[in-house]
Amino acid sequence: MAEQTPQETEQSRIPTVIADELHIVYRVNAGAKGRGSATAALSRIVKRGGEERGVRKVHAVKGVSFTAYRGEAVGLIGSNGSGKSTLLRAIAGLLPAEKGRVYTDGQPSLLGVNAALMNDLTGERNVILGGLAMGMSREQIRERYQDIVDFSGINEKGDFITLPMRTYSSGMAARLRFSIAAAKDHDVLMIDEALATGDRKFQKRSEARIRELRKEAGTVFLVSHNNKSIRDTCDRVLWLERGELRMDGATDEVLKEYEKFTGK
Ligand SMILES: Nc1ncnc2c1ncn2[C@@H]1O[C@H](COP(=O)(O)OP(=O)(O)OP(=O)(O)O)[C@@H](O)[C@H]1O
Repeated sequence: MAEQTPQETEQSRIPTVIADELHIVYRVNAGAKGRGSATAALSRIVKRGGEERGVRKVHAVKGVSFTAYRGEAVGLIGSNGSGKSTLLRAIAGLLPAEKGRVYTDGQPSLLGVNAALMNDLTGERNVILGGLAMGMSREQIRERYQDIVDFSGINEKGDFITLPMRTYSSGMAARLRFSIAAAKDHDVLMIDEALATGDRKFQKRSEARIRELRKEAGTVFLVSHNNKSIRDTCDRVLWLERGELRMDGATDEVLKEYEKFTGK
């Protein structure tokens, strides 16, 4: 019998993120009449109560449903403004649902937001603070410190890790953020364009680390405009267009349709 063992079946079917008819709406103050003054703003609030006037709504995610499982790497693709980052922020619990629900197993980590590093502190201090902020113990940070620094490659051109982060280029800072976040085993790790930063060598290292994280049974979401990164890293792709889920399937199938759509 070539069936999966019960253990394998269970491993491949544990849901980590469920989005159920999810809608996300941003509200933007369009700054209508009586511009800018605090009293004008106050009177608008007092007068109108309930449904706000002068407030524009942006319906960024429209009725998206999917289930992601443990061990999957899911790519998110779509044109600019199609709702990819918004969907990730909603899964991370940073944006409230207007309608529908998101269920997650554990606390998802959104790379780049969770690791908000401090510019005036050295890279060294930021590794410690970033690790603590992600819930690692001091012991774990001590054990993994050197790996984080080596992975980031920050020290390849001198002893930068003991300098304040404000002396880093944006690529170096992004690499350090990725390295700190990737040092922890995440239940659900979400990466927004992180692979686009850093040089090709670093991109290769981060792709390998994403593959490792998948083996360690987490779920990885990757937002990218780089189809090659998606192809190399993900086995499933969600394609969003104007806030709607246009396709959900195997990477090759979805990318083929997407490339037709974008004319590549
Ligand atoms: N903070 C915000 N306030 C109001 N509207 C927003 C906000 N952030 C995003 N939007 C709007 O929500 C929609 C979806 O944006 P989002 O950033 O999720 O798209 P995206 O697919 O990640 O785009 P890109 O590929 O350009 O990064 C867009 O219409 C955008 O203008």
